[in-house]
Amino acid sequence: MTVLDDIIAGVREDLHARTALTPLADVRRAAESAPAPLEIVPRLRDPRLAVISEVKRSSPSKGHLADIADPAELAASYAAGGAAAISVLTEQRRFNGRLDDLDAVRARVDVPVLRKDFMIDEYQFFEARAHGADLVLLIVAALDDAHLRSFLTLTSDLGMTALVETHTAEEVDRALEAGAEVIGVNNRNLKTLDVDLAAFGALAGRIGSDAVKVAESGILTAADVELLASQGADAILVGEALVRHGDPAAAISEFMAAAERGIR
Ligand SMILES: O=C(O)c1ccccc1NCC(=O)[C@H](O)[C@H](O)COP(=O)(O)O
Repeated sequence: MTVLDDIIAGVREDLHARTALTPLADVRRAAESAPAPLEIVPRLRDPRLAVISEVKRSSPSKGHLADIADPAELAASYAAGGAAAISVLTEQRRFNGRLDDLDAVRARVDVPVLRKDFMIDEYQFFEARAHGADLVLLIVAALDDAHLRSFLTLTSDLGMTALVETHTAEEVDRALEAGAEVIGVNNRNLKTLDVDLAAFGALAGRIGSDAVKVAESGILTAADVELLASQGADAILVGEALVRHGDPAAAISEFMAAAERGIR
């Protein structure tokens, strides 16, 4: 069993418990009455690098990262620093995240919010929208083609945008064939947890310029950002470096300035 398989087994159990408490029809109704989602793609297509800043307490690879008693306060500092979007991990067992965090962040910031979870069932998409998400993550390695396509359609029917995450050339091809508009390359292999920042550079050309390109994970320094921007990243997704930084707003500004050097 890979790390990803193990995480998904837990997600499935937790989902089972939530569906027993709140039926799909109720979550669907809540999604339909939620305020309209915000558009993210124009922000990601801005010539300046977009920083998607993550609220992340812990992770399977690093264990405890930060306490984050007030995720809304952290998100507000991300937005003040110029974050294009806020990613909120809602998976509980391995990341110590929760849907309450999504509610708190949504209520506090007016930038788009990503529900960062392991999406395996349509219930989670209605749930994401009901809790104010504008974006969801689709991990190609966790989905067959039929689910990838149907979840892309459901995401768009709900007015949200999907960040479609890849790690290999084959996954990039599957994402493109399914019609993904925003494609992430995760520098972290979710089966082994190894991180290699070269993953993005190796796959950026394959994605091409029709889709938005997001470099994800393992981005720690301004030099990392400069390199990824020079390789064509439109956006970066950063968790650890921001939650461990004493001044996350300053870190985001520093990353955006580094990206300018990378594309010059
Ligand atoms: O972060 C992990 O250890 C992890 C392990 C298994 C599946 C997903 C994982 N992380 C989710 C993410 O996508 C990252 O939180 C995100 O890209 C930010 O990464 P980082 O900047 O390295 O914290």
